[in-house]
Amino acid sequence: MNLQRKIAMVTKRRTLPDCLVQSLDCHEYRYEIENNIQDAIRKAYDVFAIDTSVVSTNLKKVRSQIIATNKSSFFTSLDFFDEPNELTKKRLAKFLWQIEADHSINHELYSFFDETTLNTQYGNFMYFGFQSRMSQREVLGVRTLSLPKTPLVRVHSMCYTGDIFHSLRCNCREELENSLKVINEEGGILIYSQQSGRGIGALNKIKVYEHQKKGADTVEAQHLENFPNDLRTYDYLKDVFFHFGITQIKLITSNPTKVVACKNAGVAVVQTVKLLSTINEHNRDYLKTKMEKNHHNFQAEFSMLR
Ligand SMILES: Nc1nc2c(ncn2[C@@H]2O[C@H](COP(=O)(O)OP(=O)(O)OP(=O)(O)O)[C@@H](O)[C@H]2O)c(=O)[nH]1
Repeated sequence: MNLQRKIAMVTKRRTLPDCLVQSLDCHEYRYEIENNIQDAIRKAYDVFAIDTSVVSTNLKKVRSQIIATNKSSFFTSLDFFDEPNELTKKRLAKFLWQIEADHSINHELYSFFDETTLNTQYGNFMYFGFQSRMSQREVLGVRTLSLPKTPLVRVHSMCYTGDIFHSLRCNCREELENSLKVINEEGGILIYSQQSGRGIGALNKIKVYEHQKKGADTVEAQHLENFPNDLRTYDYLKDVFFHFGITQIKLITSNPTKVVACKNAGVAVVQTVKLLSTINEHNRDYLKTKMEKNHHNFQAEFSMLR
């Protein structure tokens, strides 16, 4: 019986959280090959980050088929869950708790899925995708065929209205197009995260746009819908940078949060590249609020208006 079914039986839960299923898949995989634990660790290395100190200390102790329970759920014996009794339930609770904790030190949150060539009007790129190991989230992007040592990087958040419907209310499409142009010229990568509407989703953006129509600014409109100002996360960056061997970047952005996010993802931001946005009557207030309330850099654009 597979481990997922065992756990479902013991806990009487039909469905398990996504992150747990992912984790259990890893455990299952390990179980099959645990005869040779060194080998198992080596093969699972892309699944779990195992601190080298753990490898050198714990592994030497663990040789048999029954793996000693240790700090990490990675070392939990699956035989623990054989009997659906009270003790098993307690062990299971601890095990699940440990799995959750171990996920926080997971080396890889997003796995590289694949890439292929994509010829676009801005140049010939490689089109790639990553999949979250914990959720259904996907991260797509394009990169130049070769990447320089310090590539230009654009971390772009999806915008249905701007990117797809050419809306004039935001600068999203202009930034997307200009980024693709410069990335093609200099070499780099555009990471496209599907966190539309600063993370509130495309549908909720309809609601906040309605509030803005009635006079609320972008931030106030978020609050009127009970959303914080910016719900985006950047947890995918680390794995994307790591996969492509990127350690230092020139970041195309006006958004200071993205600089922090990239630094926290382990790369050096050696330069931020500011691409000028065109101010028009529809996006003026939006860009002004971004500058005044969210500290985005649109000084150049607004000083040119004066
Ligand atoms: N909630 C909300 N989201 C908006 C609004 N206008 C644009 N957006 C979203 O804001 C996001 C803009 O993301 P990015 O293009 O990555 O830009 P940024 O975070 O402003 O930073 P830059 O890197 O400087 O472009 C997209 O997800 C848009 O859908 C708005 O009025 N309300």
